[in-house]
Amino acid sequence: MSSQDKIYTLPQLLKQVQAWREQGQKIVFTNGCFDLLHLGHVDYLEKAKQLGDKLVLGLNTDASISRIKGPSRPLQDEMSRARVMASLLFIDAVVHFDEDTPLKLIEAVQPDILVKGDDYAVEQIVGHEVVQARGGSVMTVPLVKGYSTTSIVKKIENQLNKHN
Ligand SMILES: Nc1ncnc2c1ncn2[C@@H]1O[C@H](COP(=O)(O)OP(=O)(O)OP(=O)(O)O)[C@@H](O)[C@H]1O
Ligand SMILES: O=P(O)(O)O[C@@H]1O[C@H]([C@H](O)CO)[C@@H](O)[C@H](O)[C@@H]1O
Repeated sequence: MSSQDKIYTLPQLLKQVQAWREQGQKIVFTNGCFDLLHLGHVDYLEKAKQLGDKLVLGLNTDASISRIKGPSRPLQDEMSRARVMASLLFIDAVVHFDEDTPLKLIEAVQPDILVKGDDYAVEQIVGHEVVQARGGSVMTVPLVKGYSTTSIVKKIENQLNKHN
């Protein structure tokens, strides 16, 4: 399956999730901006996949990121970010969401497991009540210290300032 084939519209994703469910697969869901992919992302996503059978990634659109992280973000557009994330072996599906939060998406997908990095407490994770209400699990994965998109941007800015 090509990386492009793993990028779904919501109706396509819901059909795919239903098919996976009929095969008895456990659906893990996580979401994020994933502007610049780094080791922390890879580590937590790989661990998230191990919590179930299929990993579905909700990806913020560009407009969503600009609202929640400011007008200077994202650095990479939503189609680029989707292809990069879909190219990861342990990602089974990528779907965009345009709202400020993935609540509606999580209500539609009804995942068995909802995961975020532990920069979020479980009760802070949007959608935790939805997943818990149907008997699902909401979990966090420890951060890999020292990695964030923001810190990468800062490093680049510092390097450029040093040499200008
Ligand atoms: N260092 C890290 N280790 C493990 N997981 C991480 C790390 N940084 C971010 N994550 C997780 O990756 C997901 C996407 O986060 P996000 O795209 O905001 O990354 P970020 O690097 O923190 O970006 P930014 O610096 O713009 O906030 C979130 O679930 C977050 O918990
Ligand atoms: O990449 P981020 O900033 O970790 O992703 C955000 O996560 C928020 C989180 O799910 C809140 O519990 C979400 O509301 C926001 O839309 C981003 O996806």
